[in-house]
Amino acid sequence: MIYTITLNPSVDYVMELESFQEGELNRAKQTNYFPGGKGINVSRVLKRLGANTAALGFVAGFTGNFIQQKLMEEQVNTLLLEVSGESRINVKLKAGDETEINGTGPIVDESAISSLLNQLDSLTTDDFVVLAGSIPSTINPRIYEILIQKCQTKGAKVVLDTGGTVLKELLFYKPFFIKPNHLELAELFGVAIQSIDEVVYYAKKLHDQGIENVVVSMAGDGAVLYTGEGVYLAKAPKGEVKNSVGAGDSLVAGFLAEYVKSGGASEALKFGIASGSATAFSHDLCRSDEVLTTLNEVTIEKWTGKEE
Ligand SMILES: Nc1ncnc2c1ncn2[C@@H]1O[C@H](COP(=O)(O)OP(=O)(O)O)[C@@H](O)[C@H]1O
Ligand SMILES: O=P(O)(O)OC[C@H]1O[C@](O)(COP(=O)(O)O)[C@@H](O)[C@@H]1O
Repeated sequence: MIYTITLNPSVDYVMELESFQEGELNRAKQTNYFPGGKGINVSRVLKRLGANTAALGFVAGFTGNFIQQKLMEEQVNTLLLEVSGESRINVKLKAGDETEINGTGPIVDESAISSLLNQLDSLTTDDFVVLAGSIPSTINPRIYEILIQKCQTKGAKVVLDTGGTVLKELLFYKPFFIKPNHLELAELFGVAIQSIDEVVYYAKKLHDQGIENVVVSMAGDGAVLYTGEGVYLAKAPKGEVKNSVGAGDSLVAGFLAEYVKSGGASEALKFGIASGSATAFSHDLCRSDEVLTTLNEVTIEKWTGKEE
């Protein structure tokens, strides 16, 4: 089973506008609401790809009800815990550029945290746990550390998709799979990254620390995988980007869906890229038919130090 934990799920409110003028009245030409938050997105895509998944985390109020209802409609297993307040609304403005305003989120108390930890009692060595997204300010900032320790005590594999200082501190636990984007990778090492060679150089540093699968995503440029199997560059297909929100989460889901089937990291990367790009090319997250079509257009090569 692939469990996902989203500490701060959201309603993603996507507004499309012809143009956006700051300080003026703007009118949207199209609006959409989606259940969001990184782990929720991973579970939604995993379900669409036919993988066994359950979404854990905290939801609250009318927005929390919306999230639960949408996941139920999509038959995504949920073990979401209800807390008081309201789940956040994350506004995604699409007017040429994409501008995001992510909300705050409800108060999560100690008893809710204990309930979440209790839910992890049944983990086994066959399980994966995806920890993804930001930590709400009301939760102990060391929560990911506590959750990772619990997962690893049970022998479950930890997948981490977060950035900033949180990621830096958690490398010590050697998660099984991490997926920083190239900007997060640069921030991690306090450098500017300008070439694939540099991406590979810093991904190797992470792999050398004991992280089995390091995937560095590079939006329209695809991703690099540094793993025991080798180093791979996957190029993303070209297409019309409709909504790149959740593209990174889709990459994580596609990678895991394929990895649990075949155990091959390079095949998993290819599937991950197809999923990420299929999401970028659609309004909502990718569907499995879109992923299969996109898969034919993903090219993957072993990295030898220069593009062939
Ligand atoms: N403009 C794009 N064109 C094609 N594929 C894209 C585009 N943006 C994102 N993707 C796909 O989604 C994956 C993750 O995107 P990225 O933006 O790097 O992640 P994150 O959302 O975590 O920052 C990429 O590796 C690629 O497969
Ligand atoms: O937890 P955070 O960092 O605030 O991010 C939450 C947001 O990230 C998303 O999960 C999208 O993430 P990606 O575009 O990185 O895949 C949205 O659904 C959600 O609004």
